Amino acid sequence: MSDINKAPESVLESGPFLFADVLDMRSLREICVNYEIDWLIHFSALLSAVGEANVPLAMQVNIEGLHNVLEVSRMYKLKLFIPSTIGAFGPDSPRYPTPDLTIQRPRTIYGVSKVHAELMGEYYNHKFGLDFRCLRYPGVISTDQPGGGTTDYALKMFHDALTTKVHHCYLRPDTRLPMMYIDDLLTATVDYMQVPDKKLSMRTYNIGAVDFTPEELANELRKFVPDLEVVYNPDHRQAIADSWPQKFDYSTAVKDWGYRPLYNMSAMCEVMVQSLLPKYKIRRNQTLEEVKE
Ligand SMILES: NC(=O)C1=CN([C@@H]2O[C@H](COP(=O)(O)OP(=O)(O)OC[C@H]3O[C@@H](n4cnc5c(N)ncnc54)[C@H](O)[C@@H]3O)[C@@H](O)[C@H]2O)C=CC1
Ligand SMILES: CC(=O)[C@H](N)C(=O)O
Repeated sequence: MSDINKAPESVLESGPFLFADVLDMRSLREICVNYEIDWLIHFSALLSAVGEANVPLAMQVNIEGLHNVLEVSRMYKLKLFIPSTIGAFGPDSPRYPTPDLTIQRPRTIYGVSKVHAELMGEYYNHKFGLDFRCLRYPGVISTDQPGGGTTDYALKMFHDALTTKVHHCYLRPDTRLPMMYIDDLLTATVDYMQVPDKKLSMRTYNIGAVDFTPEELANELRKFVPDLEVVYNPDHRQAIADSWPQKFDYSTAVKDWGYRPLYNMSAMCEVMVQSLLPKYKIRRNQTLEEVKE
């Protein structure tokens, strides 16, 4: 694994960790040679909200970085995975549900750069035979710190529910977005990378699991924290969310390579609360039963 930032202890314990800047082509080449890399999972990106706040940097990391990654993958014959996103669609796309192949005219630099990544990867596949694979992820639900996206509110609501019991939401209560739990996403990504080429009718697939609004998430969380309060104060991120899919059609992934998410809304909330609780229980000396009270 690599990044330009220091890794948490858990990552350092799980295997080798290197500094790598996707803007530095020479160092990417060096790593591919020295570490005999054969798969490249390219996660580096500026997400939708931070991308809008710094468009030049988003263009560098998301577009120039992508070009470097494509080139090293071609040079060293790597298998390349790049995630795309619900943000690769825009207000002209059908939103309920959004199919794999449809109009894509996103209005954020993040979305534009992801459509560019989808198309460039597919071009390298046709032109050079690069084994490029891409999944369009919905908003990811995990206990990790959010990276500056429009779907971040959902992660914060979990933390707020277990601490202050008040969540200030920057989206309207009825803003529906597709989401999925991190374990489903990681399983799908590893499974997809191992599917034989001949089974793939496309290189870029939608995947998903659930879709919900802030109000629906709050109601689900009230099963654990009945007095959770949500204060709605929509900001600039509302316009981004309003241009994105509300529900993903991922039937082609199911048909082609057997994609099957396991976490529905209640399973996702249960596992998130159980995972976060130890962190806050220590601080507040509470049990889950006490939090539920
Ligand atoms: N989190 C989500 O809800 C979704 C994420 N994705 C995609 O998944 C990928 C990972 O997303 P997250 O982990 O949530 O984002 P994040 O913002 O947490 O992580 C992005 C990472 O890129 C690194 N980075 C920034 N500039 C870099 C550079 N010049 N060289 C190397 N690394 C650099 C950052 O240090 C950061 O660790 C992204 O490509 C994103 O588009 C897609 C859909 C949903
Ligand atoms: C859905 C995404 O790609 C990301 N979480 C964002 O909100 O920007």
